[in-house]
Amino acid sequence: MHRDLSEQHTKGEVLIVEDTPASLKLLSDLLTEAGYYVRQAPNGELALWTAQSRPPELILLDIRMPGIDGFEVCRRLKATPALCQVPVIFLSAQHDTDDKVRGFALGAVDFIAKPFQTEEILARTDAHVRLGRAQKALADERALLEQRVAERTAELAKEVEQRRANEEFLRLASKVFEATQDAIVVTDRTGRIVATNPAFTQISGYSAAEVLAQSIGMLHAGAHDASALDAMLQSVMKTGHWSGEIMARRKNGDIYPGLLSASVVRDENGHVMNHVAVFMDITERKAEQHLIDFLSNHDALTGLPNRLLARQRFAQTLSAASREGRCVAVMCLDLDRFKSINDSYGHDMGDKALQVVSRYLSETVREGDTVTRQGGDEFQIIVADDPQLSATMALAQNILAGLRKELMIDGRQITVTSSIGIAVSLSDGDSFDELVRNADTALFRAKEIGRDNYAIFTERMDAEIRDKLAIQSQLRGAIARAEFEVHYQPQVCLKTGAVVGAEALLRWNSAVLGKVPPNRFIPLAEEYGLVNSIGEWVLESVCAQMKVWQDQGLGKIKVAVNLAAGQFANDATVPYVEATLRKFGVAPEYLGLEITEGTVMGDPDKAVAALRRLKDIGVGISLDDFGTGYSSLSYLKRFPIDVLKIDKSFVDDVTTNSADAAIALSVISLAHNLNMRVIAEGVETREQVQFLTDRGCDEMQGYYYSRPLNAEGFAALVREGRNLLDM
Ligand SMILES: Nc1nc2c(ncn2[C@@H]2O[C@H](COP(=O)(O)O[C@H]3[C@@H](O)[C@H](n4cnc5c(=O)[nH]c(N)nc54)O[C@@H]3COP(=O)(O)O)[C@@H](O)[C@H]2O)c(=O)[nH]1
Repeated sequence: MHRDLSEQHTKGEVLIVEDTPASLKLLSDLLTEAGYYVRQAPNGELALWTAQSRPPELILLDIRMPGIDGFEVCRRLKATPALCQVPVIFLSAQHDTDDKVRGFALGAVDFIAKPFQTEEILARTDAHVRLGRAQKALADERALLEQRVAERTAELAKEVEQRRANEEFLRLASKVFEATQDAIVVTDRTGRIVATNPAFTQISGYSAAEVLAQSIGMLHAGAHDASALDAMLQSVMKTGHWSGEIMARRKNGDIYPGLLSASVVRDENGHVMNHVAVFMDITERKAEQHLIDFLSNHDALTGLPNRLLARQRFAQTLSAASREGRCVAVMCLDLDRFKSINDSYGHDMGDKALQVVSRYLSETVREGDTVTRQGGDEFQIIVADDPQLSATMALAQNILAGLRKELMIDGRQITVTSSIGIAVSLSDGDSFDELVRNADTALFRAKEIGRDNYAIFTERMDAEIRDKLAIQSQLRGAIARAEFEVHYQPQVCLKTGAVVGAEALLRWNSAVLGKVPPNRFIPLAEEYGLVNSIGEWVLESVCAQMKVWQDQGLGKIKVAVNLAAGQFANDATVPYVEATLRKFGVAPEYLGLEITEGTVMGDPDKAVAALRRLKDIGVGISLDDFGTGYSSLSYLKRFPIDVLKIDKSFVDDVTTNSADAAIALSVISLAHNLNMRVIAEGVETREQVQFLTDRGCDEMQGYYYSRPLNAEGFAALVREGRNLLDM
């Protein structure tokens, strides 16, 4: 600020350093008069302080001074960055060359000799102030220049860096353009192709040269996908972008699906310069998607619709049928004993059999019907358009007959039969799942009635199946839950009137179902493979009870245990009977086993061997329900039977129906002739007792004497020792 003032309003600012007051005044007055702004310092210390407080434009510096001399002041000034540029003129009394040399060496610009010459002082002062100012202006100029150079250098460096980055980006973009797997086509604003990348050539079959300057429309499938092209062009024009699937054409004419992303490139004024299309060939992806779609709707083994697609087809079929007031039928078809094909020939063969059957079914159904597979050996057929079920039944018969013939699979002949359940919409439920459920119930019935058969669902069937399923689920844990009990129905000797034996009859008191009669659950136990474990439980309970009675001295009571067919077919049954008798210490002659003709019919030779074995160890055999089945007399000859039981159905009307009377009589005489005893069962009246006693029947059991009793009740009756003939 001061400097500016002194520079503007004076000739310059001068610091005079002089220890001689007279000289100081002289110089000060002279220069002030000449227009300089003068500051004074009488010694070196003050000179330095004054100069530091504000640098002058020139310092007139006396050499010889007390304290710090002029040389030292000069040295310190030159060592101070803010003051080193201030010109110093030494004032010296002597013309001493050494002083001059030393002064110049220290950075002085000039010398003024004492005594002072006014003109010299003014001339030198003026010259050095001007020179200082000129040098300062020059230095300022240079500093400014240097600053500009530095700024420009920095700008240039930035530009160079930017350019280098741009070039790097362009190099990278070009590499990406070349290396990308997606085809890239660049057009000018009119749609003429200006650039393509190698992936484009690979996908389309066109080289870059073949398409340059051509319209991009040449790559499109044209009429195959005209609407998509329109949508794309409109969107690109409107929004500057479009992406989606298109159908494209290769050089060889093939049409293929592509995924396209098209964009517009504009200049800084917003004018369209180019169009860029990036697309990929999605033929494989489409094929995979198609396969995934197919597999999610079809069974992988047979290619038939699965449940998902079956539901859709059913809905379509039903809605078409409903419009015309017709109904739709669903058939559930299951191959009979398919498990044995897998077990005998292996799963590969089983799979091939399923494929052959699926082809057969597809060829056999009518147009409009649908064959589906839900897994395993179960097929469903949706039968459309059948007003009276006649076509469905005819189709079922046709299918059964066709499958009954032997199938040739891998050069082997395999016999397959099937069973079919049928349910019909409107009457049997309108949802696919409901109809399948009902058809399954009917299928169950078809199997029950002998397989290789079809059955049509009825409401009653449904209730029966529910009932059966309830019994099945409860039967499994019945032994563990101790829900079984054996009751004993007394068998009375018709000569003595004494209780000589009992028939063991199983009772089931289910916690959930209540009392379930044995003729309801025994056949189901056979069906579900539970009859052996239940039969073993009965045998053990009976043997344990007999042991208790024998230990109590109840007498020689024989107990007959019923054997189900499934038990008899089991090779382990006879050894198990022997082991159980041994286990409980019961003599075999106290145990009887009741069989029916049905029990032994499956494998008569095996049955004969098993019965002989039992007979050999002393177990008695009774033939139950005699006369109700085939009553093959040759069986009677072959089987080691001890007792024939006259069935209740003959006993019921034995006194009123001459045929039943004749049958009862025949059974008695046949048994006696074959050395067998006869027991009549289901005896309810005195007349029946009388009739049968008169005809020589050996023993009787029935409500007339006693209902089946629990173990305590039975033991009590035996202990009474009454003659039951006196009743
Ligand atoms: N494999 C096994 N089968 C068994 C077992 N326990 C029973 N059963 C068989 O179940 C069928 C039904 O038996 P149940 O309901 O116990 O009926 C028996 C008697 O209670 C009944 N009976 C006897 N006397 C009369 C009579 O005067 N009137 C009348 N209405 N019913 C009478 O008859 C059934 C005995 O028949 P049967 O066996 O033919 O002698 C039945 O077939 C049992 O065999 C078992 O543990 N295992």
